[in-house]
Amino acid sequence: MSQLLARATYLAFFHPLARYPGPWIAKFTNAYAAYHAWKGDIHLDMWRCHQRYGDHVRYGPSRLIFNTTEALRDIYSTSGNSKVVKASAYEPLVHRAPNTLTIKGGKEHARRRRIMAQGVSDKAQRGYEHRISAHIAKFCDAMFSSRNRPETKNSPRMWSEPADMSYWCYYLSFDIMADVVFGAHYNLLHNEQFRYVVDSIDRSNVRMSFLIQFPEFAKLKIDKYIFRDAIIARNRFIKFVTRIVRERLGKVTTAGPEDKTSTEDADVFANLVAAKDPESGRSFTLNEIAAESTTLIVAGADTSSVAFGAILFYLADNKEAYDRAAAEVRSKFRSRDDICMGAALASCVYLYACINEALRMSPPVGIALWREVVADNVVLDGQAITAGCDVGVPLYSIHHDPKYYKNPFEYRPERWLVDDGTGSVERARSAFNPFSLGMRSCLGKSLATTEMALTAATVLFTGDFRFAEGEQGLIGRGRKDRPLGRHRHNEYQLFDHITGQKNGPFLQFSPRPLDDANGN
Ligand code: HEM
Repeated sequence: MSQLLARATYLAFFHPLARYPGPWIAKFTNAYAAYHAWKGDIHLDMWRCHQRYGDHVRYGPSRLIFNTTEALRDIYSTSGNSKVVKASAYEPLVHRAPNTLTIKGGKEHARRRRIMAQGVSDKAQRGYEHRISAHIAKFCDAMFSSRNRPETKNSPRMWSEPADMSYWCYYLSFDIMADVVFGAHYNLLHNEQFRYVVDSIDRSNVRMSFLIQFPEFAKLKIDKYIFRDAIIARNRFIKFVTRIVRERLGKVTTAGPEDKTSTEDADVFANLVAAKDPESGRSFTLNEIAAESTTLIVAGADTSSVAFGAILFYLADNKEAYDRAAAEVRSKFRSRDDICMGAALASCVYLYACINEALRMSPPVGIALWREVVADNVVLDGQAITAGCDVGVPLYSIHHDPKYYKNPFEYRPERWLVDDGTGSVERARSAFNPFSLGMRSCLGKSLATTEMALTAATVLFTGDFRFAEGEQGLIGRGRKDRPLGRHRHNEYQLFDHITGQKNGPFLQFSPRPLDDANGN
């Protein structure tokens, strides 16, 4: 008891972070953060804490969150900064051995990243693009052509039955990732057999996010009694992905390691087999490739699905932005088959602004990405931080800070295009980091951007969409009677469990008249 009291006194008054304000209970235990991670509102809670306590908040006994661009730069974008590494808190994500996403840092991370980058480079991506487009076309076919019904008895326009984007966007992003990474065709968009896998990822992530926030608890190894469902879900996912990897490995051994590179069939796996670290000349072993490719599926599928959902939600909710983005896309292409990466799509600047604004409003990864300080007196945003502390900048929070975004809870794509005379566009860019920054930023950023732009353009070109009528159309929104942060009607609400989980939106689709869609 006296030991406990001594520890509490130390944490409250003598710990190096004792001078920072924050939730009272967070001084003593990470259970505070873990509770919010379990509830799925940790991104909102971090934002609420910054509202209440200021730019520097103690969010755990040894954890500090920051809400400034200076901190963003100091913590994340000092390339190769050896004094701030990925936090040990990521350990629950490690399956067998650390991979590029979970490894702490240093030379081994840099080596892996150099090789991984070749699997998702712009050059490699050109080989994947036609496959991404094929899945998007399937998505559009499923949304636009099935189950149509007339708007009213007298109206010729047909609208589909409402479809829940939280699932359909996941099926799309999973099909893309399985194909791009492994050349595998699980066809979740058309076939129910493997759809359980997206639920498995979501369920498993609830436990993971709890453990990342509560590393002491993770070490006790008693989570298996509390998160039994999540563990079953994780095992199901691992079994599924082991099967994909085994099938893909089989192709390498039967056809030779370089069977697919530089061909139309190239996938990330084949490109990684061929890739060599430009510094050491070493390649990945097949086991390393298997582990890294699996990470890509997990890192790429649920994040992208949230992004697709958010883009569609905000366009459906903002008629002016919708009309402008649709007019832009429809004026640049003559047919749906013409939509590809290139000058025409790159010139859709308003569409890209809509995508950025969706990622700002509802970032798929919304919380502080913990980094561990491994030397004493490392100065971050003017604060001298001691070794052993975890630090981070919550993405959702800084994306909604009025210092950087005027009316931060308004969806306004124009903020990325038109300066208000005070440097507003530059300010907005300086705080925008949906893919994080620096050496540990997202390796799939370019691929994800390609997916988002192609999906948004193809859907807008093919036809129109709108929220379902009645109660169903409200799913995914905030509501006035809910707690602070969950109350905004115009915000796509996410439930943060490592990445944001979502409900809805329920949308209806209607194809454009054929002449219009063919540019006649
Ligand atoms: C809109 C979609 C995406 C978003 C918002 C996103 C966001 C992020 C963020 C915030 C991180 C940093 C995580 C951390 O520090 O803990 C990250 C890392 C990573 N992402 Fe993504 N991601 C997206 C799509 C993808 C895709 C499609 C891939 C795969 C092709 C991918 C692969 C990775 C990898 C491998 C890392 C680890 C990089 C490292 O630590 O060196 N991501 N992503």
